[in-house]
Amino acid sequence: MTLEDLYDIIEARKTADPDSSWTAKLLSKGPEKCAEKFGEEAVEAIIEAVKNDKQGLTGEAADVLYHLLVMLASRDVPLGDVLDELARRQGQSGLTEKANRPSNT
Ligand SMILES: N=c1c2ncn([C@@H]3O[C@H](COP(=O)(O)OP(=O)(O)OP(=O)(O)O)[C@@H](O)[C@H]3O)c2ncn1[C@@H]1O[C@H](COP(=O)(O)O)[C@@H](O)[C@H]1O
Repeated sequence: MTLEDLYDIIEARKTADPDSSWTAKLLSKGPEKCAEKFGEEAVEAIIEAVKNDKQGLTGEAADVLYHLLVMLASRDVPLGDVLDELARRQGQSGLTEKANRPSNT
């Protein structure tokens, strides 16, 4: 499953019965709660990274990505906009690399 697929599922949960889905329940609690959960999961991932627990970090990173998407959806920020921003930065850094490269290379 791609992040785009997961984002679409999360978007669809906005109109689902909160009793039918954990995602729908979290979204029904509002953007502030979604942001709080993202923060909690990020801290848990940091702890696993500091411990160098690769398996723990893998699981927590999945939680972080899922909760990032829920937080974005809760504020109606499309994942595509975030990916576009990353692509724009990649284009920018390419230009910077070229500008910094000596002209005879
Ligand atoms: N990827 C995830 C995912 N990752 C984490 N979680 C949930 O996030 C919660 C985070 O764990 P916590 O221990 O913090 O939760 P908790 O202690 O029960 O909650 P609090 O009491 O702290 O609020 C868990 O209950 C997980 O089930 C997820 N829930 C759903 N998904 C995916 O989201 C999609 C929609 O799922 P539904 O929520 O079932 O509609 C599906 O594709 C799922 O695979």
